[in-house]
Amino acid sequence: MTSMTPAELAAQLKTGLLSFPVTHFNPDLSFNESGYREHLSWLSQYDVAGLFAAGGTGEGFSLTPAEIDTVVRAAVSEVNGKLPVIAPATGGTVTAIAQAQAAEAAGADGVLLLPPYLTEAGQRGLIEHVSAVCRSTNLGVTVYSRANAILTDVSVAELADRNENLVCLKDGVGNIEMMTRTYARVGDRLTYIGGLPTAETFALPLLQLGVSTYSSAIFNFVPEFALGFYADVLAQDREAVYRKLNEFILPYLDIRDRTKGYAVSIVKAGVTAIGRSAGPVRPPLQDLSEDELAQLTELIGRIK
Ligand SMILES: O=C([O-])C(=O)C[C@H](O)[C@@H](O)C(=O)[O-]
Repeated sequence: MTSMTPAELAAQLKTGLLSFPVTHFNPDLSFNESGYREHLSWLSQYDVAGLFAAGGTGEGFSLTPAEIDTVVRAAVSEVNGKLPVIAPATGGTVTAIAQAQAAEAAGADGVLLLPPYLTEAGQRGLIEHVSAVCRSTNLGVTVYSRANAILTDVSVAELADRNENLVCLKDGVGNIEMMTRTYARVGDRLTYIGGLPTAETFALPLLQLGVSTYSSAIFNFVPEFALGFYADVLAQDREAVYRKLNEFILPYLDIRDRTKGYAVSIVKAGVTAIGRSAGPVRPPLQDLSEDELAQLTELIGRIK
């Protein structure tokens, strides 16, 4: 049972970078709990504001509800109250509600509501979907606006009015006009989280649009670099941010963009590259080729 209210969760999440750990798999693609726990234990020496278990980078979309529950419980137990743990909810409304309730029962501190699978939906339907999930839990909810569930500023404002426990908007779209409109309309009622793939790429400009923190996938394998980059963004040190973009992030995107789904695969490859394997990704994702892994290893070596 969490001791954190939704308002406390929202305040906490904006105090630092957000960790989205990969989910470790064995060679047969089953969940490798000991590897996962060891990874969380290694990352726990670094200062972040929250941990999102089985998110996008954590391949939550490839896990069964029972596996998600196991991963969330492992994270809650390993983190042991030192950080808020946020659990995913996705799928149709009934499934997402079941996952939000399972998250609460597992002792998570919040829910990350991801887009439902496959179908597109209008704003009214999305509002009812998000509201139904919010009503089903006492936990603070972060809604992820992305893909087939992109919320307009008007919808976000209605959702914030109707649901006290909706506390964060995670943006995976990067539409400057929409972000400007949303912050102008909703202001600090919500905490805004940058959630585009390789969120570092957009962190400096999004800071001006009210986005005070972001989900860092690269934190999985270059945690010191990720934290230093975040500090440079907060300090609005343009020189340092652009130097680091040129040094690491932009060449990293060149490898990431070679194949669809690599935004996740490359993070696991990064963990392998530093000698801490998280195992393979599950299909339909595919692992980087040996050559790409070698290029990534060389790139990481440049900033170590
Ligand atoms: O659920 C997730 O893993 C994400 O939303 C996205 C990533 O962490 C993304 O922000 C990134 O790749 O840096």
